[in-house]
Amino acid sequence: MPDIASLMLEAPPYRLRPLLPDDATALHRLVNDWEVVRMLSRLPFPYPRDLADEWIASTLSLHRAKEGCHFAILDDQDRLMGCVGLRIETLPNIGRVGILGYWVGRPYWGQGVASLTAARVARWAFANLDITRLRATVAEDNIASARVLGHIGFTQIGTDKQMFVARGTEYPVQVFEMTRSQLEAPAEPDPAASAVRRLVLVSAAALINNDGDILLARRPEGKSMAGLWEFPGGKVEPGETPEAALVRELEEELGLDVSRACLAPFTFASHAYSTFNLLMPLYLCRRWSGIPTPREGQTLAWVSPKDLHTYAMPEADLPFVPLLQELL
Ligand SMILES: Nc1nc2c([nH]c(=O)n2[C@@H]2O[C@H](COP(=O)(O)OP(=O)(O)OP(=O)(O)O)[C@@H](O)[C@H]2O)c(=O)[nH]1
Ligand SMILES: [Mg+2]
Repeated sequence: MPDIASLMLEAPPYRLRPLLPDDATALHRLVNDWEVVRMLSRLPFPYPRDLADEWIASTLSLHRAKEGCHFAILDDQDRLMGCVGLRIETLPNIGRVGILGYWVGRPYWGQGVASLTAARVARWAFANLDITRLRATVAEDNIASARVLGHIGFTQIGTDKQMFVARGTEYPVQVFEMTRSQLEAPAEPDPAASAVRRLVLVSAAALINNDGDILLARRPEGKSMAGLWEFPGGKVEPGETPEAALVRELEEELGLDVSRACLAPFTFASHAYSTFNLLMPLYLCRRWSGIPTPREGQTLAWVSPKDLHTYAMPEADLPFVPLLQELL
């Protein structure tokens, strides 16, 4: 999880940064409001001032333990408007899930603050935390919040009951979930688009070092499939050979100087994604000059072949894993 001091997300016109002890007064003023608290299951009403300090301290220890991250939502004058964040839970058969939560102070309702900032945190979380999906629950009478989740790409997967401390009773909730692909899919897929799915040719390389480890790059936020680990490479441009494209991409993405003669064809992936068909030759490369340097915001990792399956990869790459394990 990124260092707390440097963590700042832009969500124009708003900004998100981890909660700080100094936020307690403003937080208390906004959250100690029946209309806000009644929608938040664990909060009492009235909301004691001390609890604001305790809550902020708990978010900091959650962050330190890498079990979650809660952000203050700030307006253009750095005023606190609300909070958005998640904590990570490990669920049987599902794995690590981010439980998303948010609230916005009443003076700021009706401006789309929750949709914008929750979407921002969702994109950040998929790109930076090792989670397989996000979940959120909303009280059945919280229509505004259900609408926010729908906007972002969540779908309802069921219902449940939760204790709502302020209401003093259990209350039915709707349970929502979103996977990485739901975050990226357009809300209403265009049927015509899939009928003419174009073929995209991408060259990729398994760089292998002297220890027999393979270089993976984690796609940064802002790119499609952000947060997944891939083989360095990229799209073949018109007029380029796959080898020339790969030499160019390895220079652009990693600052490496690779000769075409050092690229050995290994295998290829042919995969139908929902919006395009991918054809991707994978080359092996054991010799290059330079030290791999992330030039496009990626995170790099040298991975032992036996550990490859522990890195979440794009679907097209999955067949590569056993083939590389057999080879190395
Ligand atoms: N480089 C690379 N791309 C992959 C892999 N697996 C896979 O599905 N892809 C997909 O291939 C497509 C092209 O990759 P890319 O985003 O690296 O293309 P690029 O370097 O030219 O980047 P750009 O188009 O952002 O400039 C993406 O949709 C990517 O998700 C992989 O292992 N390596
Ligand atoms: Mg690339």
